[in-house]
Amino acid sequence: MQKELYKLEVAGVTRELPIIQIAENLKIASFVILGDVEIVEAASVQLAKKLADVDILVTAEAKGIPLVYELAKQLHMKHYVVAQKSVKPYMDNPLINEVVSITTQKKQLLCLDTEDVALIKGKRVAIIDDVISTGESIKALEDLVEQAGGNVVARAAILAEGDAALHDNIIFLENLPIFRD
Ligand SMILES: O=P(O)(O)OC[C@H]1O[C@H](OP(=O)(O)OP(=O)(O)O)[C@H](O)[C@@H]1O
Ligand SMILES: Nc1ncnc2[nH]cnc12
Repeated sequence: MQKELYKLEVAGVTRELPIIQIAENLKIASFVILGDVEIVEAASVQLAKKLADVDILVTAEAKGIPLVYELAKQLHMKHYVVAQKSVKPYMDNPLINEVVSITTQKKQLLCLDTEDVALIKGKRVAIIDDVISTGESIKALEDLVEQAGGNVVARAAILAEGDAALHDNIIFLENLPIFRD
């Protein structure tokens, strides 16, 4: 059977995204930036122009990582913060929150190490992700940043999926539809 595809155009780049079933009656166009240098660079150029007066960028493992790295480079920032999804032995007294995203559909952890907390405390923080869909990942990151003493001044993603695009407090480049049957 031929795969169903969704044609995405973002930041001057075109990709054919496979449409996949993630629950009964619910399909999404799968957007995976891991390994895609061109889309990460092009989207970062556009997003960097929309982020003003920010001290530090924070994302969640895993798909946000290449984006936050490239954005930090373009904004001439020496550091960025990644909330990891498991507690590692090298973490010293981590701050922990829980999240359920549209794709994962089970509880995942978000953990900030002590050094991450120090980078966030008292700073103007932009939360960065590849996609915002239900908004749960962004919200969980925001709670964690607040626990760490940071001030969230922006929430940005390459794509807003489904109703996420209706929220006026997020920055994004393009909308991605959700498919329901
Ligand atoms: O708005 P939401 O419904 O929370 O969905 C968005 C989140 O879902 C995806 O992550 P995923 O949970 O698939 O984890 P991964 O990056 O580790 O693959 C994506 O990278 C966002 O972080
Ligand atoms: N369309 C999508 N593709 C990959 N991960 C996602 N997380 C939320 N929406 C997604």
